[in-house]
Amino acid sequence: MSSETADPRTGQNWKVDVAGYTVDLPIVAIKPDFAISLMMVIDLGVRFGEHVGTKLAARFASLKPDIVVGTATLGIPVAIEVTRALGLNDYVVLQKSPKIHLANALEQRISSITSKGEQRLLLDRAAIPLLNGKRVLVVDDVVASGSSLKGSLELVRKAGAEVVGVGVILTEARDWRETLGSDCDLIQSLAHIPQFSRTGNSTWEPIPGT
Ligand SMILES: O=P(O)(O)OC[C@H]1O[C@H](OP(=O)(O)OP(=O)(O)O)[C@H](O)[C@@H]1O
Ligand SMILES: Nc1ncnc2[nH]cnc12
Repeated sequence: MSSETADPRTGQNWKVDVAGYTVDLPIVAIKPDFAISLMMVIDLGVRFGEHVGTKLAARFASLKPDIVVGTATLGIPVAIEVTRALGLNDYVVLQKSPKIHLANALEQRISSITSKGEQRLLLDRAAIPLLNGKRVLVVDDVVASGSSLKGSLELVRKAGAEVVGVGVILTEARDWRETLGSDCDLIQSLAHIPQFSRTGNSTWEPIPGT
């Protein structure tokens, strides 16, 4: 029996203008007839990182956040760049892997569109003093189902912080609106991407309404 699995890359790309910086994202099938345009922010170079950090920071600077919180893994570079662009220093990472020092962490269950099954989102108790009573800006690379951001907001609020804003590079489709409810009002994004279905002739087209 072969150990090879089917390549999820469709060979098609989706161009998106991210606040003046165009990126060409590979369309990747995550189910037989359902695909997303995958943005691996860590593969897009430091200029893209600086660009999104500057643009997101500009959207939230007037809210005077005290600190930025980002969700592992791909939310980490976003948190670093937004922190830098806001002229802040500290930031807090919500981890997904159960590192040894996180045995007693605050925890939230999440299930993102790109991950198989449930994951745990962890906030190191040692970071609580950085958040308690503070004005917090939560960032991530993408919001799709909204599960990751919902978990992030719950953890940050459990730590006693006020969430003053939520910044993402991309909103993807619309499911996150229902998941996040009134917290949608906090969200600013730099661009939107649809999701994709396979047509009869095996090309991938945006799903209407996404
Ligand atoms: O709105 P959602 O459906 O939750 O999807 C968005 C999340 O999916 C990705 O994370 P993923 O869980 O793939 O982990 P990664 O950052 O480690 O790649 C992305 O970085 C967001 O955190
Ligand atoms: N399009 C996308 N790119 C990267 N991570 C994602 N998580 C959910 N949708 C994503």
